[in-house]
Amino acid sequence: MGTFDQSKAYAAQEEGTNFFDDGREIELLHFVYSHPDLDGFRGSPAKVLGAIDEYGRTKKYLMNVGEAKGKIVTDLIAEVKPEIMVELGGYVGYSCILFGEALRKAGGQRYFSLERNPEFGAVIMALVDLAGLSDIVKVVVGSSDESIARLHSAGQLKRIDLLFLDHYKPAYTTDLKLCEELGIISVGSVMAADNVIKPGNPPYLKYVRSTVETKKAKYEEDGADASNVKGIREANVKMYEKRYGEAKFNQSKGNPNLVYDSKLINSFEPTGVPVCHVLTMSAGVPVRGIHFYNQHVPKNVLLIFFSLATLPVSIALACLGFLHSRIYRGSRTIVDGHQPCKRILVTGISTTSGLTIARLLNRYSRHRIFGADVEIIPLTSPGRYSRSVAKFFRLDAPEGDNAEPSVDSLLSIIRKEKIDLWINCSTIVTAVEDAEIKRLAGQIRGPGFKSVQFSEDAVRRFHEKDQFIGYIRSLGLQTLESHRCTDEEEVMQVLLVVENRNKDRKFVMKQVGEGARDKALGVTLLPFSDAEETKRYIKKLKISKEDPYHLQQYISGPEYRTHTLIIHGRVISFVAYRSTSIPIHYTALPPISPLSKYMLEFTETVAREGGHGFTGHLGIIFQAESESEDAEIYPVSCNLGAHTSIILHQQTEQLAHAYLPLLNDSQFEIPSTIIRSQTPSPSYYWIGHDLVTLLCIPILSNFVGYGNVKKEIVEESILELWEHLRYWKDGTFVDWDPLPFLVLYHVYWPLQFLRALMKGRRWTAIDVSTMQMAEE
Ligand SMILES: C[S@@+](CC[C@H](N)C(=O)[O-])C[C@H]1O[C@@H](n2cnc3c(N)ncnc32)[C@H](O)[C@@H]1O
Repeated sequence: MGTFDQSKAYAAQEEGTNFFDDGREIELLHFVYSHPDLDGFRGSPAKVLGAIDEYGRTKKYLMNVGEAKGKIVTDLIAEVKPEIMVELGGYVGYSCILFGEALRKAGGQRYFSLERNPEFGAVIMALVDLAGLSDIVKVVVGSSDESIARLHSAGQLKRIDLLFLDHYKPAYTTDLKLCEELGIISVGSVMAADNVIKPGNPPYLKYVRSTVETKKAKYEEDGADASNVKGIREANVKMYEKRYGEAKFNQSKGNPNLVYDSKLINSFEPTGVPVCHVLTMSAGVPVRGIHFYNQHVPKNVLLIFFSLATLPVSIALACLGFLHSRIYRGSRTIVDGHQPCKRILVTGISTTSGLTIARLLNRYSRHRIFGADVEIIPLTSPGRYSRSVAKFFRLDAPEGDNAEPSVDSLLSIIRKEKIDLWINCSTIVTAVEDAEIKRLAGQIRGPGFKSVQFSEDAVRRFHEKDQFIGYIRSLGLQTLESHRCTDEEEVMQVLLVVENRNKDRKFVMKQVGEGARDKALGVTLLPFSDAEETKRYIKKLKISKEDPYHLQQYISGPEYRTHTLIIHGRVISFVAYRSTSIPIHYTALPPISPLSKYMLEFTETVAREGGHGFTGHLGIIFQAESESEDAEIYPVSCNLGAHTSIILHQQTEQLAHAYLPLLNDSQFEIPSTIIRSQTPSPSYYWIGHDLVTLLCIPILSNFVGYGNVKKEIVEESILELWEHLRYWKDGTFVDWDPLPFLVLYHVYWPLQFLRALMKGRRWTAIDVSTMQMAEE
């Protein structure tokens, strides 16, 4: 527990309930705002906390968590790295400023401070603002249970990663149960509760230490439950009666299936009174910590079973679709009837982008489409069964980092099959190697060979994030402030020499290249208010010439992405969409939206500046300053190559025309208008993904009871799924070409799951649109 530095002790706490709500909170505000050092407090959480402590020491007692107990929670924040943290009971903002700052350092997003007394709420807001934390802290005035329910129903509070309970003792249990019932405290949530032994909160301790069986028995009981006050000192139960009258409690029943690991930590009150306990807890499930259906064996077995169980429906759908297409769709519409038949190779034919392009070309042109892909289990690649593919080729898989086998097999196909146009939709090798293939294939096939692939010099300009930003800036286009740093000094120059930059500007750092640490750094916003702390943080990264970092100005608005086909420096087709938390849901922005217009103009400039040889698929990722329709947006990175989002062009017949100018420069004019997605364009989803995530998982969770996935949440998920089924389009299913869909869900993935089981390969996520399986 350590010792307490008596020079830091607050004034003693007055008797009874005379130690708060007597005007001292407003007095504190005057004290801080008339302090001779006020200017130095601005933007400094540590200094504002120092001023509050000074008042508590030299003027009157304040019921703050204080430095000693505060350290327990700030350590917990650094360990847990919560995105969303909530405190119950804000008082004058001491814990809010201390923990809000710690949350920011840990890369968190939002700190909600729930305070019942509006006068105290106003004090918190004024001090949080002074400390420069208003961007991350939200003060919510009102009774905690009402505020929790309101924030939840407004969609602002979907889960709590870390909850700090420090308000009204009897409400600890009832509010925790409410959070459990709403599902915002769930497996993985962590809690810290103050004063559970002294002055004491027996009902709360009892509840979080009860077994599932005891809680379930209580759960079944009907009638009002008053156990949340039993054993709490009367003075504490009546603490707020003077102002609010007799307390009323919400009667939420909680989630009896959650269990808590708990630990009591001894500490000191800010007055120096010892043995005040903070109870830290993490919520878990009774069995092994993760849902059984998320464990390796059950997960794969259930998915194989699900695939088998849905096979008859898929077959029926495929047959009906096919019949429908035969009756209503008619034959192919050839748009280039005069052109000689050419041989087009689409690599990555089983991905959504490969299939989409092959289908469009097959339907609307007279050329022969060849498909190629790496196929780990023979005969399982969905693309090989597409009606749009005249012949399928199996590419050799790369051997670890060595892409040579894939490159060689691809070049040999291009040579043997006399390919005229190569459209690359694969993710087999990197953009740099793809550019090399373009060059080598050109040498093998001669000048008649064309490809939708950027050349090596273009890839070099765009491949790395910092090179891309540097290039964009060299074109005179607007970018966010960013720097490539190869040592600590450079970072410090940017972060700490304020004259060089806007004082309030924050930065995020990323390792250059595909480093594993990219993820770990998350969105830690720099600099911290304490320069020494910033230096320590930067030192730990060990930045060097060999291991450089990219420092980029942080803005908090939404992310937008584009997908463009560029031929000879001209934008041929363009679509923009907003990034979603689920990467395989796509909805196009209307072409008339100001954001879409801006992104198109921007891309046109980049394409034009690329020159005549600039040909390929390009996606630019933009970050907006705010949610507004006409917010400023900035490019932050790009990806080279066809992307799943090309699905937004699935019904854009003209896209088939778009590739054709490449085949014969002299005969075919590049279209004068840019091809946009159909308006209104349907949104896209992948049924296999949505059936599992929006139907199976919520139902299983509800059935098993772990994680408190409540009925309403299950209903919400099912409604979302229903909306997708009715109004959205599946990214793989096409009525005239249903086999890839059948093979994808009933051959490819079940065999991948079987292989994962047999080889013991644990995976964490799959992407049905790109056929990728992320292994642990
Ligand atoms: C011990 S103080 C909080 C101290 C604060 N966490 C800190 O360390 O700086 C308790 C606060 O909880 C507030 N409070 C009491 N009951 C509440 C309720 N039901 N909802 C929200 N706030 C409540 C009180 O007004 C008081 O400001």
